[in-house]
Amino acid sequence: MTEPKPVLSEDARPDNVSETTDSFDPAASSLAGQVDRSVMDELLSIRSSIDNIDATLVFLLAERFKATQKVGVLKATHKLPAGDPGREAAQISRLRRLAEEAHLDPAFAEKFLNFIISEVIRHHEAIAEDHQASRD
Ligand SMILES: O=C(O)C(=O)C[C@]1(C(=O)O)C=C[C@@H](O)C=C1
Repeated sequence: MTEPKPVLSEDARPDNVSETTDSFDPAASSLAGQVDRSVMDELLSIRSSIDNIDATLVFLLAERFKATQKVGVLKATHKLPAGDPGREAAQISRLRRLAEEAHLDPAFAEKFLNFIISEVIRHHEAIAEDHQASRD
């Protein structure tokens, strides 16, 4: 199979979009050859939205972690605890309400936020350890 056409030419590609974008095959599927062309075309069309959403999620998460990294440094500098259960309770109840309004399962929204926050707390703890080690 020939390589798919690059999404962006080398010159037009922004610095933050890696070359691996070019090696992504949006038509990759274990269903190839087993499904009617028209069904496959419809599937690929829907998948193109999924691919855009997934890329956006990655960029959004990267921005969120950039922000929480700054919180981690601030907390380490002032010897504050990594976790803030009061803040988390407020975030969870807000996200559950937003999820309901958006017809997303609130339990999933809560699990997803908890998953992200537990990773953030791990990062905060690592930053605090590094910070303490640099003072010893
Ligand atoms: O806002 C903070 O204090 C954070 O450390 C960020 C964050 C979050 O990821 O939203 C993470 C841990 C805390 O328990 C609460 C919130």
